[in-house]
Amino acid sequence: MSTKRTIEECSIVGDCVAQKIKRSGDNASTSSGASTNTDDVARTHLSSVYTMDELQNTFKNALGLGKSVSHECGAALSTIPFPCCVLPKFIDSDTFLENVKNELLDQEFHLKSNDLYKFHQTADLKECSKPHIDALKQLLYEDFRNWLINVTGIPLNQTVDMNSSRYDSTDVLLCHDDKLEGRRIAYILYLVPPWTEADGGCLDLFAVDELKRPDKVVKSLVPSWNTLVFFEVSPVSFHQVAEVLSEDKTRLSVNGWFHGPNIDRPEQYTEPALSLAPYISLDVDVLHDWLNPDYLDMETQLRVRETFESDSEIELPRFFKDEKYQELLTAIQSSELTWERRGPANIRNYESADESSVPEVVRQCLQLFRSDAMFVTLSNLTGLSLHELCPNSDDDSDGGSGRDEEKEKAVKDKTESRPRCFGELRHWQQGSYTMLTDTEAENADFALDAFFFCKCDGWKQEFGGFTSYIAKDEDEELMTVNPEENSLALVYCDKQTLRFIKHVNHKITTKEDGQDFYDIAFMYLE
Ligand SMILES: O=C(O)CCC(=O)C(=O)O
Ligand SMILES: [Fe+2]
Repeated sequence: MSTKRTIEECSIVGDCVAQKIKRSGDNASTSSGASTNTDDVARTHLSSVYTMDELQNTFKNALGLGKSVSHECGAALSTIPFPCCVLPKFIDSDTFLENVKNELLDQEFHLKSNDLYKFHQTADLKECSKPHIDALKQLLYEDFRNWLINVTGIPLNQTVDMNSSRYDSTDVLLCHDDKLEGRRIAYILYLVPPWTEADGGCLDLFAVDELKRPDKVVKSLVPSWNTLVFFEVSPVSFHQVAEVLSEDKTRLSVNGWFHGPNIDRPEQYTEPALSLAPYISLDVDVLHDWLNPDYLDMETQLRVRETFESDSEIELPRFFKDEKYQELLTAIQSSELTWERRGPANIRNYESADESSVPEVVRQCLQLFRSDAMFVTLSNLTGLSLHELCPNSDDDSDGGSGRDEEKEKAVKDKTESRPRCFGELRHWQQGSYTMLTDTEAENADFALDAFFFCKCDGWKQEFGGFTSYIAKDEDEELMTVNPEENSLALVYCDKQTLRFIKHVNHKITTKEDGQDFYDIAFMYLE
């Protein structure tokens, strides 16, 4: 799939306005406010326990044997789900670290927001020359790099990346493995206020399934002041920064990667293509039972088609008759309906209805989306050719010049690749998302996305859950589709179109009509 990329390669979507964060009580006219006392800077060391041979040997042996170990000083190596070391009281001076923090908060933080994350980050700190940050760089690039070489046996080179990251309420970094050329060890030094699990923002580690896909979070590390966490970047080092839930605490860190020689990585799992099915035949009365009659009116269809042809998208409010919509809404929330989680976490996380469990009215609605009547209606509403009865406007562009052979061939091609669709009923709640994927239209020239939304009265964009369309190889967002009650959104996607659904954050719990919403999501191919 085309989603293989790591954080650095991701396009940055949304406003990237540099944001300057001030410490509370800061006077804008003063400099960093941190002590620049060189004695203080000169005293920058690893905590003495980490310089002891005993601790280093204990960790080195445990890593070699693949065993977990913990030291009386609190340092620990755990091997489940993958080897990860936690080094509390990493730097010997809290005052020094306070000064680092203050210098960091004087840096420019840029909003980074896309399918994978939302948080603020500085540029690489190699460009930054503040005394305490400089001293920290030196400590990490030299003393600690040598420490890591000794303990892990990995021949790290001189390249070290170092940024400062800042996560506030609703910020998140979803499941990823950090893999990028040269990166061998990931590290994070936390500069957080007293923090508990209830504040969110844990570093979650995923176990993998038999196909080496991230499966479940099996360990959550609560960030803690002056604690450094590191792990080897590997095909199974899947992790995330869980959404920050605290309204007022900032999860500040210095983080990056130590580089070394590249190692051979096994081929990554690729997903099988979606299985799309041709339309089914359904009594046309069902269409009339469900649809707002306006959308079956030829005049309206023509107007909709003109807008769709010029904008490549349209929203059709009050798509179903009110009483049908109410029936559907009640049925979707029925307790007899069972939901299956759709993963893997590095690609998506939402629930999809198990169709064998859906109430009759939901079953009928899904049938309707798969029916010949709907394929015809969508053709009329969009001008696309989703049914043999509805030739594409391009198809008769030869003005009836009677090129029979070509026409015959076109009919033959059409029957060989009949219009088809794939769709499901999805449930969106806090923590749901999909990462950037292409619209799976590789073998077709286009796909038509159709999203029908339920239970989203009072939904706001700040909750997440909107669909964002991006042009391949470009950073630019083409458009977004926001959930609208009883509304059908239609979007034309060509081969260059990618889409993702923004992480739904905890603010959704404030939505007027409940903490979640649903959509019936279909994709149609010509
Ligand atoms: O901040 C953390 O705990 C992890 C950060 C991380 O995974 C990353 O920046 O790639
Ligand atoms: Fe990471």
